Amino acid sequence: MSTETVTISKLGAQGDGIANGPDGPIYIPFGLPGETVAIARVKNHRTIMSITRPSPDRREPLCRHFGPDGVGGACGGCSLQHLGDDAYRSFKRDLVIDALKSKGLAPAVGDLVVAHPGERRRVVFAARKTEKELLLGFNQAESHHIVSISECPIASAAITSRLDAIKAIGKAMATSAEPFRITVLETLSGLDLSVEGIKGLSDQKRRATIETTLGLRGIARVSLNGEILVEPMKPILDFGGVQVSPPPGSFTQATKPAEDIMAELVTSHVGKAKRIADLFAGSGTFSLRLARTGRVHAVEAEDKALKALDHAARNTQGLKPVSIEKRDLFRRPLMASELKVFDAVVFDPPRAGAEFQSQELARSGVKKIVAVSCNPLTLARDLAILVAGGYRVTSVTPIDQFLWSSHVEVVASLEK
Ligand SMILES: C[S@@+](CC[C@H](N)C(=O)[O-])C[C@H]1O[C@@H](n2cnc3c(N)ncnc32)[C@H](O)[C@@H]1O
Repeated sequence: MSTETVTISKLGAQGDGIANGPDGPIYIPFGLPGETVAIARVKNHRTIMSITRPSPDRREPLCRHFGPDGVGGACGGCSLQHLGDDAYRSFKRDLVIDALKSKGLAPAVGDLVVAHPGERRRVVFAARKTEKELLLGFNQAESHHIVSISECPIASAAITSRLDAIKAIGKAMATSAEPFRITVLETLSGLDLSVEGIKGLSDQKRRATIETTLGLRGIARVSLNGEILVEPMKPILDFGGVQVSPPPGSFTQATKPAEDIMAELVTSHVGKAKRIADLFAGSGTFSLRLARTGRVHAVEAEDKALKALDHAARNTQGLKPVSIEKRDLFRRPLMASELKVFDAVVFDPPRAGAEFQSQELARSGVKKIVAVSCNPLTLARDLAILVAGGYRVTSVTPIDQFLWSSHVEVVASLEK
């Protein structure tokens, strides 16, 4: 182990402090710009030993598990709890501005729509069985070590108040000391637990899981690798007044407030469009809201998500017709000739973005586009393609959905 004293010059895109070293940038987790810190170096990892000059933007973290000296280790769930609100908001907004600038774009970027503690309704926990108990929490950054948590200020009360129940189910299922994942989604009918990473459940373990779940309150469903093991209540989500039962482990926006704001931005830009394509539609977060005013064609690769969307559309009064199409939009984007029938297109791809789809949209005559993204870098690339094709970016709104992480959502509206 070696030690040195450095001054941090800026925050990196992952939320680490960065100091300029003789051999290039030094990344210092939990360090803030302007701070002078003594750091210890073990292999490639730096740990702050003491802060000689703290930043005025530094504040006390809310959670006992946060930071290099967090209880149980440095929980990797959050990276920015130590940063004051104003600096935190600028950091997230700047991630979007800088990504756009890197592609030669400089549209006006709105203020960050802020997130609050207790809003997260979907949390992916790391879990592992030990001789005594089930560890349930988050991996330490860049490590397999699980920091077992007793509190989590970002997660909803429905989740944090049932940590013991989630542990009991994980313990009933665990077959070995191998780590696995439990995605917990708060739904209107209870928690939906999707477990991944456990291979092959014996009949005895299956029975134990079912019995344990049925003996607990507030658990709607438990599934393993997409297969439903027990479902005391059908999990239900509300997409703007339309009730949907999502398939196990399917994509859901991580907070309800962020989902509502994204949906509001999407529907208001689409306006009175009569024919709308919703690409990367999931279980219908946007499609089912858009169908209140226009005919919607929902395109998505996941069969089960599309079926949930279709079922909800067919069983809700007052919606315009919704058609569905299972399609891999990375390999087979909707071609410019297919896009002719639409007045508006919404696309909300995974982190990789929608490069080929953007190329086809750029060649199309679609009047209004809304791009929703969880990755400013791929969004900037896709917007640059659209702008080169004659589109004008009319608004860009950064939205915080992953509080105290370095992730930011963006909704961008375009017109031709
Ligand atoms: C960020 S999610 C958005 C889902 C939905 N718009 C929502 O807000 O709930 C991205 C969606 O793209 C889907 N997807 C991933 N790869 C795809 C592909 N190659 N073609 C079509 N859909 C894909 C995923 O299944 C997921 O539902």
